[in-house]
Amino acid sequence: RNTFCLVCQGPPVWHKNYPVAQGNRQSPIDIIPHQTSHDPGLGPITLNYDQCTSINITNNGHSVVVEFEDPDDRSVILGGPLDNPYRLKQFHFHWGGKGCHGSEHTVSGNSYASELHLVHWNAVKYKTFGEAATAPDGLAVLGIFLETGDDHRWLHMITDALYMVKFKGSVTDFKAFNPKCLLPSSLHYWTYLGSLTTPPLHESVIWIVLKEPIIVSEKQVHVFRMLLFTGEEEDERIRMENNFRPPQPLKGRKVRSSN
Ligand SMILES: Cc1c(Cl)c([N+](=O)[O-])nn1CC(=O)Nc1ccc(S(N)(=O)=O)cc1
Ligand SMILES: [Zn+2]
Repeated sequence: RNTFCLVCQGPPVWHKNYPVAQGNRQSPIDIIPHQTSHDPGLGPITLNYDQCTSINITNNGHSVVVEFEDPDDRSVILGGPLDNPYRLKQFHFHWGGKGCHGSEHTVSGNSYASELHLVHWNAVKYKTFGEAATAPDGLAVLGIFLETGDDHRWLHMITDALYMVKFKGSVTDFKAFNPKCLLPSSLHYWTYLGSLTTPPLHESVIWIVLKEPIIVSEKQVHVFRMLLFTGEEEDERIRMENNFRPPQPLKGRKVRSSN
């Protein structure tokens, strides 16, 4: 691993530069369904993505990220545990190595092949994503599990683009992609207060994790593993895999269930 890059040295090292790594609302967590509290006051979530404007897809050396224009409330998540609409900023994935699982959240100790994160920020209360990213109610991340089975008919649009961003630091246009096509049929969810799962690990995320996974093929997940942690100019070529943080202590937090 690139010894200079702290993130690349993995979770056990992070607390040295980011003491919040051992904080009271760290993510991900293991979700134990029968220990979650069903809260009838928790309404459904709504995803208004129809006017969303994707810009590009990037290999940032830790994951592959699709960025969105966020000048107004053209694509937001609202309802559920959220007091305001939160604007879609980007989405990215976490995955494992061959055969090993790669989701960040686990359910009763079980992990999925991969996990998709749709990152939103509270533009009602905060002026910029950066400001929101350090506020306790600044971000809302929608987590969707990817389970292996049949081919996902729309994920091809993402995996086909991955060949263009193999190396760390590469970016390519990725317009007019609506992530609504990556949602499962049910929007039932678990929600809890947590953090970013990579440095700076800010404790600013209201997590909304969908109960129903989407089904993608092993072949499609394998395309993600063709990406590299390393840049084109580096001698070493290190496959991008296992870019997930393991579950963190719950520290007394309550996980609520939509129903
Ligand atoms: C911290 C920050 C700021 Cl501030 C900005 N910015 O543009 O102002 N960008 N980033 C980077 C970022 O977003 N990281 C991030 C890390 C983990 C996750 S995860 N897995 O979903 O918890 C979501 C995002
Ligand atoms: Zn993530």
